[in-house]
Amino acid sequence: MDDCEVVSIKDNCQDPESTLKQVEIEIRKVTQELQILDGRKVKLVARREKLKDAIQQQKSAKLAKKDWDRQDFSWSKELENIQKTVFKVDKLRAHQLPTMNATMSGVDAILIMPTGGGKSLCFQLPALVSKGITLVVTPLVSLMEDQLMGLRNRGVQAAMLSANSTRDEVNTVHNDMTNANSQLKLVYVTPEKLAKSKRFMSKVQKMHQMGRFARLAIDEVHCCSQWGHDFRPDYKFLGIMRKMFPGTPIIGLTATATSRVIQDVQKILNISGCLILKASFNRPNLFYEVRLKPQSQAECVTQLQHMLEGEFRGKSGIIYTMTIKDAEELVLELRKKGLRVAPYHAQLAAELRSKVHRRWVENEYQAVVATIAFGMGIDKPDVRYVIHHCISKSMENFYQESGRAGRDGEKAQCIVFWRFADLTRQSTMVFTEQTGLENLYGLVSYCIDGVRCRRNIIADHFDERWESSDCGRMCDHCHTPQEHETVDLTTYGEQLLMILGKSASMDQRLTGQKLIDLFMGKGTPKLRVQEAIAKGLRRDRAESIVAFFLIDGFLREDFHFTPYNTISYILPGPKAEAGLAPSNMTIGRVKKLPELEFNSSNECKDNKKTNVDPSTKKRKVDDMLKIKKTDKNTKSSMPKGRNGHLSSREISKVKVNHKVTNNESPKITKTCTSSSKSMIQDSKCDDSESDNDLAGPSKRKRVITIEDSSDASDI
Ligand SMILES: Nc1ncnc2c1ncn2[C@@H]1O[C@H](COP(=O)(O)OP(=O)(O)OP(=O)(O)O)[C@@H](O)[C@H]1O
Repeated sequence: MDDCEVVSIKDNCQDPESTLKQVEIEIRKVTQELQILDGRKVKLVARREKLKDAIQQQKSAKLAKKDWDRQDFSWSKELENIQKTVFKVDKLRAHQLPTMNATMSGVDAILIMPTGGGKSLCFQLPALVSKGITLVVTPLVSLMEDQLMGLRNRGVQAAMLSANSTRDEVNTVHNDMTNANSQLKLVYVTPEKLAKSKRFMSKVQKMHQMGRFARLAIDEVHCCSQWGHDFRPDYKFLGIMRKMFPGTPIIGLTATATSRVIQDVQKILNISGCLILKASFNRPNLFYEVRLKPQSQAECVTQLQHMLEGEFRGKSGIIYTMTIKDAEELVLELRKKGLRVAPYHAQLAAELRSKVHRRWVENEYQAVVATIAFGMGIDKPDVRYVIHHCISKSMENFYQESGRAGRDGEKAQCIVFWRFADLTRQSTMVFTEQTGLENLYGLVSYCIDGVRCRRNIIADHFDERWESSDCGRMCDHCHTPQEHETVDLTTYGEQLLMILGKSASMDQRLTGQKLIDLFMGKGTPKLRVQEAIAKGLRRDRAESIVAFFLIDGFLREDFHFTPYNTISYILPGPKAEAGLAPSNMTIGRVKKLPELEFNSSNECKDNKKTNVDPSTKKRKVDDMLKIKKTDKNTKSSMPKGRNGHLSSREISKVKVNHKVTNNESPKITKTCTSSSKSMIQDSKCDDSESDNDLAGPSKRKRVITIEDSSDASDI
């Protein structure tokens, strides 16, 4: 389109209306063309980004091909000497030497290694070989303290700076940083300190000018990325370090391995194309297992009691809960049963936390009942079990939390208690995070999967390929192989849509629990739909099906704020809205939990008789398999399309019905502003605080009911 065409529409003074119409037609044409161009631009920009990423990945791949395992670098002898004399480590583990050689060569690198793999040594050892100071950014003060204690015990000069450092401490560290004769080797700082203290940054600059800035090590480097599970805004500041301190190598360390996070981290730190070293995430000594969580709290406590007195008797473990309140209540209940457990969460006073930690390390407590505050820096080698009383918020979280088991390489169990109610408890906490629901659903699909090797599911998540043999029968599914069965869920999908349609027509919203109640023929009678009762379906199966539908997009969660909390309601998902049938679900035919055979120790055998939970007993196949098989002749009183199921039009009737009523009640969907986000977090504090040590100081304090009773002597 050029100017001539625009001016070619001559103003017709006699008939301005017809000219106006012509002009409007032209505007529409121009708008359409602009839209087409915009679309092309968007595609080109995306392509440009992909190509840039590919170029950077090629650079990384080229770097990775170098022989970093060599032992003939100028520093190799000294490195080995310090490794053996100072750190008393005989043999380096896979990826440790390449990482050290790369950073000693001045190459930027990211090391991805599972929890407990030995990442810290990869910057601590080079720090002692290099001239000058290694600056270490660590997100938690407790982590710094642990590392500092370890280093000082080995006679290494290291210091830390945090918001709690005294003026004298700060001055001493600052002086050492710029004193050519100082023996200080490592300085630990929080990202906040780096981002907020101009004085400190000016010292770092001076240190750099003096040639004393040996390297920047960034622990938990995934905290840079919003795609990661622990995003910390202050980590973004680290993006300027590469430009400000050219020639100083950066080394990032993390146990989070998704390629999206790693690529994002490289971009944020301006080290795209750096060397990426990734150790395998397979922890062969961990036995992965999912158990059905009992419905009532009392039953759940009894089950835990059986486990702690039975299969885990005399063994050390961790029980992760979702909230502080859960941890406190569970400790009270378990103590009533005579178990030696203690709570650990971010709202306990620091001294009390250390006390609990110490007593657990010394095996005075058999288990710590903890929120995720009990995490980074926990280095007890003989943790034999990690039980998730509630599902974690992502696969990454689960992997890291469960990874605290078996650090000594001996067998340990990682058990998740799964129940649908916990899905919506978690989803209302995470839905405002950028990928919160996606991450949560990833873990839910691990829990509800009826047949796949659990290790395989974890491997998929971390972009790794593990053969079934890599599992070595070390998960519940591989331990007790099951017959696979593919189940057509179309009828169940139709039934759930009918229930949702009816409640919507009565202006009622349904939570997941209410929907499942109605699906089971229970709940408010006026909302029941006789034809939509899933006869013969076990409740836990129904829960799995509804969870599966959420992951599959056949249903979706819709979040509403009240002054006190956030509620998740269930609605038809995009798939149902589009009139599509749900995917098929694969289930296992025999579910036999492996605890009795796995534990070969005498303790467990002794407890076999008394401690077998009814839900773990082998059931008859018929009893187990209540989900209907695909049956073309299945009769239903529901309106059916030619294929025996609801036609798209019929599904959309339900859908339309639903939509109309929905419009009447304004809903708040997943997208929310930062102010609404803070509102949710505040409102949540009242009844179910999520605990996160990384969450910063804005959290409200509340009365800790069992603060005093964490003394082991009172049980
Ligand atoms: N090559 C090695 N041989 C023996 N022990 C090692 C070796 N490397 C590290 N370790 C030990 O392994 C334990 C875990 O190391 P480290 O704390 O560095 O792991 P990490 O990967 O940083 O774990 P996290 O992700 O939990 O912080 C430590 O006790 C450490 O001393």
